Amino acid sequence: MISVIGAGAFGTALAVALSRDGDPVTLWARDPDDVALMQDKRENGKRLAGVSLPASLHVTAQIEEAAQAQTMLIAVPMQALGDLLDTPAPFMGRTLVACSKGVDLRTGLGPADVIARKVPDALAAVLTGPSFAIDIASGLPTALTLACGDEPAGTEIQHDIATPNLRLYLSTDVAGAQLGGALKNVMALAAGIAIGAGLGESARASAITRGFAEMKRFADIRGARPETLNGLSGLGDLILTCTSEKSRNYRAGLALGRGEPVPGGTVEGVATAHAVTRLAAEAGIEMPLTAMVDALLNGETTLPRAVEGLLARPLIKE
Ligand SMILES: NC(=O)c1ccc[n+]([C@@H]2O[C@H](COP(=O)([O-])OP(=O)(O)OC[C@H]3O[C@@H](n4cnc5c(N)ncnc54)[C@H](O)[C@@H]3O)[C@@H](O)[C@H]2O)c1
Ligand SMILES: O=P(O)(O)OC[C@H](O)CO
Repeated sequence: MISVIGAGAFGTALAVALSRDGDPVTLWARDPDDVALMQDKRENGKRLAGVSLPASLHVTAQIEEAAQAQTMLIAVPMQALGDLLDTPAPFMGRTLVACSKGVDLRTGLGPADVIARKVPDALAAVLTGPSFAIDIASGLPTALTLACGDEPAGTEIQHDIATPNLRLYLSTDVAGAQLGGALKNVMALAAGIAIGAGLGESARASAITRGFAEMKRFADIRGARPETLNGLSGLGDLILTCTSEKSRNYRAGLALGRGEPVPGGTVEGVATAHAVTRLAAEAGIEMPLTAMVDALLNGETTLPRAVEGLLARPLIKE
């Protein structure tokens, strides 16, 4: 049996997809009132309106019920993951599949690393790649990366989670998979800024491409394999998130570029830009786009100054 921890848009979408054919799935939400509403309406009206919850999907606020499952997909926002796992008992000895995308501000770790640190006896894996919650919940064809350092165990998880419309590619590069998902959110902010500020689609294409170079540079120093960044978890998600207004990170970038307030909610690239700017500086590598996004978000620069600074950088080889 599988359980999903966190009933946001993505957790709900995964739970719906995995239970659609009648398989029993438990979805855990922390708020009992939200759970009561979901049970009553058979819909998560707050986060994924218009999608019916299949009959075999059980929603609960009791973590012990979710802990009945050997495999738990954890889909809470990145900055909430560490706190969630501070009560490790329900998660011990389980297979924990991290679905969050980001870098933890406090520790600089990715989601699988946070799991490994907080619940050392669990088997950690990562599910990531190009996927909007509504697409997965609607049963549209989606291809994602399932990364697990233990290949035989990863193969088992891959087959457990895949559905006819949710195709999973296996990787053993956990570091690369979790970084691709985290860093593409920062680049989606940059791409949104380019369009929001009226800099044009050519500028956005440059931001995506040079952003990808930054992603690979950072991933390299964190021990990731380059081919992982070229796959679904890196390039695939970068393309989706930098080009679609369905993305919250891209929409936040659009607002920033237009000089409007950045919308609230789960915009993972904001904290990740901050964490990665610090980590890159410590490691002595240049990540100019990431640093620009962070500085703009913190009000440390203005858009004209940021663009001027990027264009005035020394001319280098590609
Ligand atoms: N929405 C998508 O399309 C999508 C796709 C792929 C990956 N993700 C990733 O999934 C993660 C969650 O995103 P989302 O879209 O589901 O967010 P969301 O904003 O829709 O919902 C977040 C949910 O997390 C819950 N939550 C917050 N803190 C919590 C805590 N400490 N304990 C338990 N629950 C907590 C909130 O109550 C809320 O239900 C993010 O890292 C995101 O990048 C999202
Ligand atoms: O809405 P976003 O920007 O968090 O993006 C959602 C997914 O990560 C896209 O793969």
